[in-house]
Amino acid sequence: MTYKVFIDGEAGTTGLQIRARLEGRDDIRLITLGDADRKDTRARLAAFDAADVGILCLPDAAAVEIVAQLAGTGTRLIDASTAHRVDPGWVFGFAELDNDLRARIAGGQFVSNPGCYSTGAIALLHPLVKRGLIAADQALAINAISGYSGGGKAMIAEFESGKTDGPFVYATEQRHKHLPEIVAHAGLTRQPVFVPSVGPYEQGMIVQVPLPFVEPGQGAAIEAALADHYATSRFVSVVSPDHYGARIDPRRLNGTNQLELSVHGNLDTGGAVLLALLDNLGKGASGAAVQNLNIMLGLDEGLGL
Ligand SMILES: NC(=O)C1=CN([C@@H]2O[C@H](COP(=O)(O)OP(=O)(O)OC[C@H]3O[C@@H](n4cnc5c(N)ncnc54)[C@H](OP(=O)(O)O)[C@@H]3O)[C@@H](O)[C@H]2O)C=CC1
Ligand SMILES: CC(=O)N[C@@H](CCC(=O)OP(=O)(O)O)C(=O)O
Repeated sequence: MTYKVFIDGEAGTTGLQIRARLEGRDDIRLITLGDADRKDTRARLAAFDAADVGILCLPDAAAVEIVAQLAGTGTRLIDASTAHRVDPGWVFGFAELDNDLRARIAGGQFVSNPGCYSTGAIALLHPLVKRGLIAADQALAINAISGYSGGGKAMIAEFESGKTDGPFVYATEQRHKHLPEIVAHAGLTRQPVFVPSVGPYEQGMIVQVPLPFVEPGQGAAIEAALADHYATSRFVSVVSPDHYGARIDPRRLNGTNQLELSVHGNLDTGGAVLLALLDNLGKGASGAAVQNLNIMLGLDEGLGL
């Protein structure tokens, strides 16, 4: 069986990486538009019509616009943008989060890919809030470092042209676009303080959640809860801090669909910091989209990953 897939925004950062993961597969045929047609609405609608699944790799406003045009057509969609991640009409495409999510993705018409920072933050917080180890209204802070590819073509061009040499901290005004999905899918009732940063390297990220309120000895229970939650996950693993050296390189999972979670700190004196390490273009974007596509098509979810 061959499935037809159309990637809208295929020439962008996320789109290109999805194409690279799909083009060698003999069970997938990509529907591609040439440069003259790739922003032509009629050509794009015809491509969606011919596809079994369409993948949106567009800026948020363009994703909203094409979804409106596709209303009522029955086309199955995966949206890599931020536009539908807290929309009740869309399934949140993070299969490892809860038992029922994989089945909902499999049967879903509209599946929204999680954001890159959100993937790390939600993967750490959701199981701990669910098990009562972190209160839903706990005051939390999240810090993160990302490679510049997280900012798409525009930020890649800034760094590669030398216009910016980074690093920088940003979004300090607490309106980052990932905050609503972190609150919703981690199960929080209080918005965390989120301070992301970009380093002068292309790809890879670490999301950090400091937990200064953890009592001596409680860190082990947190690690055990995460290990239990992801025990059968193929792409999410819980690793001991010894897995890393004294310096943890955000690029270590580049090119993979893996997400590594770990619990650090002096567990005798209390206080801990949770880390999530991933490729922002792997499990943080394109890898996750291919995993969702495989699940939607009823295939082995690791195909091409
Ligand atoms: N980069 C990352 O790490 C991640 C990105 N995402 C999300 O994925 C989406 C795409 O991001 P990214 O790949 O980084 O962005 P890019 O800017 O690299 O790519 C976006 C692509 O969409 C094309 N495009 C823009 N408007 C239209 C339109 N109206 N019709 C058709 N094509 C259009 C652009 O064309 P042109 O080439 O002419 O500019 C470009 O090729 C965004 O919503 C982003 O938030 C999600 C997770 C991680
Ligand atoms: C470095 C950088 O600029 N990162 C982007 C997020 C990248 C991403 O994954 O955002 P979406 O998944 O929501 O598209 C930002 O902070 O806006």
